[in-house]
Amino acid sequence: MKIAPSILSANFADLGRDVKQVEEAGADYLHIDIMDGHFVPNLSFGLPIVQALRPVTRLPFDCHLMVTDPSTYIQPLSKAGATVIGFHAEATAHSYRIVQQIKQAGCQAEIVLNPGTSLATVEEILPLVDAVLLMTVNPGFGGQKFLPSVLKKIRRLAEIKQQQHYNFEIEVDGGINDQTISYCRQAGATVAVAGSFVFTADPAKQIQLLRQAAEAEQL
Ligand SMILES: O=C(CO)[C@@H](O)[C@H](O)COP(=O)(O)O
Ligand SMILES: [Fe+2]
Repeated sequence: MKIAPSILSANFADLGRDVKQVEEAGADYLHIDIMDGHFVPNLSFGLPIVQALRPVTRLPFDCHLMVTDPSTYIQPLSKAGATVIGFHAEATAHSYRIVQQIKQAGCQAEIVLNPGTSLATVEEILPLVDAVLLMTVNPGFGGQKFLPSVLKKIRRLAEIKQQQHYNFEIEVDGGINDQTISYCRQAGATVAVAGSFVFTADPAKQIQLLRQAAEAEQL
């Protein structure tokens, strides 16, 4: 299972150091939560932070857009060095077009679903996307409690992926710790985002705990 530390819970006064730490600890992606204060009731950071972090690390950037108008962020994010661009299905009536725009910009396309949004909303674009991110908390804040009801949706998505021979990653985001990661892996998730679990203690040790928990179930 791939691990994507979310810098929302990092020390903003020492962001470069925290990013280097998770890279050295073997993280697979850097998860960057971009919020506009409208789509979610919180404001995080935007392009200048993505640009500033690009020279600091070789980690691929998984940019999670929690904004009301994701299409305007695609070109600038691609230029700033984003690898994956994730947008919420709930934010647009034009998810197909946005996936095309992300791919034309040379990035990987990720569709994100809130806990209350059905998989049926994205069925038609599943063949086109590189990742589906299932929120396991309500978006907007770090440090919330994992919602176990989303496990059923992860299982269902993993079934569809297998039946249709799709290739996308199944990513989970919110309340991931060394217990919930194994529930998610067993349900079929392939990428886990973790913010507060990684950054509120020694990041290297926390990433190791996540890996151990995810791999233990595979034996
Ligand atoms: O997208 C979000 C929150 O909206 C996340 O990526 C959080 O940053 C996850 O934080 P934890 O729940 O792991 O503390
Ligand atoms: Fe996120």
